[in-house]
Amino acid sequence: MSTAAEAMADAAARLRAAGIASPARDARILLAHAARIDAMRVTLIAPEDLAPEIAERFEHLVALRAVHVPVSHLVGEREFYGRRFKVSREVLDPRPETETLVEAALAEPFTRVLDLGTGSGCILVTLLAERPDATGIGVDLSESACLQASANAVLHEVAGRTDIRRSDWFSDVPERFDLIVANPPYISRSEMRDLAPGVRRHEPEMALSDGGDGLGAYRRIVPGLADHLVPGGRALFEIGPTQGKAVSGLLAGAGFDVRILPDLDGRARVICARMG
Ligand SMILES: C[S@@+](CC[C@H](N)C(=O)[O-])C[C@H]1O[C@@H](n2cnc3c(N)ncnc32)[C@H](O)[C@@H]1O
Repeated sequence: MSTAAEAMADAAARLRAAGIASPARDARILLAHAARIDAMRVTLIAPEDLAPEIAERFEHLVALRAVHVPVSHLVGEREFYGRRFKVSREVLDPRPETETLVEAALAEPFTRVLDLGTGSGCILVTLLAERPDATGIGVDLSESACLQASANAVLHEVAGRTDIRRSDWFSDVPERFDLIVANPPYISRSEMRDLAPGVRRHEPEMALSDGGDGLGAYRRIVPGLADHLVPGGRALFEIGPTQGKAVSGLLAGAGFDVRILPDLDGRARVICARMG
């Protein structure tokens, strides 16, 4: 038997030894989940020994985390732009770098938005929650992702303004938009080998990589933009840190004015293209 503080310290040490990057934070979130309380309230667990059923649940969660199962899959949710999104192993975990794309999109004028490769729906749902006058369509090739995005639209009360469809990029989207956003799979086949084990083993490959040089999705999406934007409409893409030149080239070649927007660390992670 041990107290909450002892159990957390022990778990953090085991997670550190297993190569987990944020062991103390993860131990805290998992203990909160095992105790069915909010992570901010973990310190409120009474200082006496943990109840056996909480200790058992915690032990199980820590064992899974130690083999690099993502925390979000263990607790079933992940925070993105101040909201909690339901996630599963069928969709990409929303990433902090994608908040840069959301921030850039919110600086643009739009009332009708298309999110290509919507995954958990984190981008589309956030944009609609932040812009109560907007409506949007989210598409994904994965049926499971479509279900997850729909559930998150309901959770954040934007379902009435959201249309989620299964589509191969633009294949089932005849409409035009004033904003198109996409965080497509942009990791190349060779970069996949260097990914952290938790990402490589537990996140859907279709959400991460095109199986080629990482630019395949942009090559397919860019030629469809002009037919899906209104005059003056914008497209915003998340890109890999080394892809700025290549993706700008594709967009400029299709007749767009292009700006590269740096993230908080000054790295090029978002491209904004404007139709003339
Ligand atoms: C990098 S994930 C982005 C998910 C989510 N938008 C986010 O930012 O967290 C890319 C998404 O594109 C979807 N996808 C891959 N190929 C696709 C295709 N041909 N057509 C539509 N969606 C596709 C994947 O299923 C995945 O959900």
